[in-house]
Amino acid sequence: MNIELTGVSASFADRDVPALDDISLTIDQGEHVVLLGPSGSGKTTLLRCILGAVVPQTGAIRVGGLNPALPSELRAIRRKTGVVRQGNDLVLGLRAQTNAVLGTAPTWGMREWAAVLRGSIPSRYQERVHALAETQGIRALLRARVEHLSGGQRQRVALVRAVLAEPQLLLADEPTSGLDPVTSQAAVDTLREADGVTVVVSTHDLTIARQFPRIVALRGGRVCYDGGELTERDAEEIYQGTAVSA
Ligand SMILES: Nc1ncnc2c1ncn2[C@@H]1O[C@H](COP(=O)(O)OP(=O)(O)OP(=O)(O)O)[C@@H](O)[C@H]1O
Repeated sequence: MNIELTGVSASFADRDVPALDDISLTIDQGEHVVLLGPSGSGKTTLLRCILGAVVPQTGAIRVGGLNPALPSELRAIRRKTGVVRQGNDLVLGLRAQTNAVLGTAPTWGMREWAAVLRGSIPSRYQERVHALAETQGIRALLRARVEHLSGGQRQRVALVRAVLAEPQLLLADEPTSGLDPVTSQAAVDTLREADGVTVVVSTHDLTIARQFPRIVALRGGRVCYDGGELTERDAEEIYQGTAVSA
């Protein structure tokens, strides 16, 4: 799915400074893009606008031609979108493997629901879940309840869940926060391997950002860089004079 933002501005009620300030941005179908920028620059808000969780006061957003501000169109967007959120949103009380398959639930038949209710996972997903979990270093944890996992382990379950559902759009908000360098790289590799899928990843990490073909940097809610070859000087400009929002 392609994404088009035109003159998007979004403010929160208790803030004088807008979180997003006149953002115009086009992301093509199948493109892999990193949102880079200092803390508070608007990365999460931008992802939340694409997901319809924040509705901008001005401007227009289209995701695959659909308007996320309209509930009926938002449902269609969400059906095709995999999300890895900061702090993730796994279902406590369920095993890691159950959480991993939850994104595919709309396609389950009776037999698959029965497998899930027994604490197992539908057989058609087993091979892929195990392979993805192996790549993310959580294969041995699949039967554990998610409340017994560390933050970084949960983050990786959320990534497996997002990828398993074979979305057309993959949105990942700081998917490597809390991960060590090796597991962080595994997460990045999984996102980069999503061929044909539109991928938008937010990060603070320059090393991660540079592995993606396009970097869109935000500062103070505005796009301050959009390109593929981020130099040290570009990076300094993105991060220098970072103001703490009111
Ligand atoms: N629900 C909210 N209510 C009020 N202000 C908010 C809310 N969400 C975000 N903001 C503010 O909007 C601005 C942008 O926040 P956002 O979370 O988009 O930044 P970010 O670039 O994702 O930051 P980080 O890298 O720290 O996650 C910040 O000033 C933040 O305090």
